[in-house]
Amino acid sequence: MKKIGVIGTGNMGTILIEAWLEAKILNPADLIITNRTLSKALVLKEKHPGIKVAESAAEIVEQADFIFLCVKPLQINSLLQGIKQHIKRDQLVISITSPVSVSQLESAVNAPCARFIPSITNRVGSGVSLLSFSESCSKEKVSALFDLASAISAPVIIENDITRVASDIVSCGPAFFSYLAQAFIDAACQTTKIDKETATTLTENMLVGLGELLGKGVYTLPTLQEKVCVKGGITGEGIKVLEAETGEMFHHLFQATHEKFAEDLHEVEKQFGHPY
Ligand SMILES: NC(=O)C1=CN([C@@H]2O[C@H](COP(=O)(O)OP(=O)(O)OC[C@H]3O[C@@H](n4cnc5c(N)ncnc54)[C@H](O)[C@@H]3O)[C@@H](O)[C@H]2O)C=CC1
Ligand SMILES: O=C(O)[C@@H]1CCC=N1
Repeated sequence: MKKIGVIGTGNMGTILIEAWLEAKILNPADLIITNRTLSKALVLKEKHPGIKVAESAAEIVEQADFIFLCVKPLQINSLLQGIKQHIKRDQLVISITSPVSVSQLESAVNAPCARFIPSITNRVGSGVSLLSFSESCSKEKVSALFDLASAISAPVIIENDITRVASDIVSCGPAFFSYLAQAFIDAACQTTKIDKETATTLTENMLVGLGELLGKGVYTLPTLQEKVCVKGGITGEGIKVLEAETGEMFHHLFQATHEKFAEDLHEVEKQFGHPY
């Protein structure tokens, strides 16, 4: 197995590491990790003793074949400036964030680059990951990154032009639908006699069942809706309310994420001096 380096063991770095270990695609000894606040990386080593903790990003670059940059968009450029002189062409640099393109990464380092946008759902080996590769990635590198992605997700290759919306769906989606589920629970408690704990248990289990029906291919979203909506029945009355009141809510949501994305792109382009 290749040596996998992870720079940044915050939320997402940790999720990826633990997902790969649970999927048994990696052993702890395959990993070398670091974080600006080293204690965050040491917590992972305590849980998985074979993991090597490096004291600097430069040490990761010295020892890893794949270098995952699991930091925020505006932290990538300064991180790369500090390590680019040590990166060699037989390595692969992978960023996990959407506002930085592979072409921008490649403009900063003299090595093949890829982007791997994960989702919190990958923690349980589920959901999608969004992959992009620079042209200089060899078939062998593409296939090795695909294997890592496939072990914890269903990888999909995407172009820059749908990056934001694809990431909204696969990466932000879990937060959006959790928000809606909580609003559903709160309304149930406010309008009926159910208590929050019961409503939460019922809702969470309903969502798990819904996911399994879709995951096992028993229904699609439209066929499932049709099956539950008995003609002249109660679900149909609820659906009428949704049809009347959802309105342009999701249009506004996608507009808002794309506006914030445009701001991030602007800042990232200034840092890299290279277009997205
Ligand atoms: N949270 C999510 O569901 C998803 C997040 N992402 C992307 O993942 C990236 C990271 O997000 P989070 O893990 O939530 O952020 P986070 O803030 O929890 O983690 C970033 C970590 O990087 C460390 N760090 C920053 N600069 C560093 C440097 N120069 N050297 C070493 N360590 C450094 C920080 O100390 C921090 O622990 C973001 O760019 C985000 O867009 C992508 C898909 C989903
Ligand atoms: O880079 C992104 O688009 C992801 C989605 C959730 C957080 N960051």
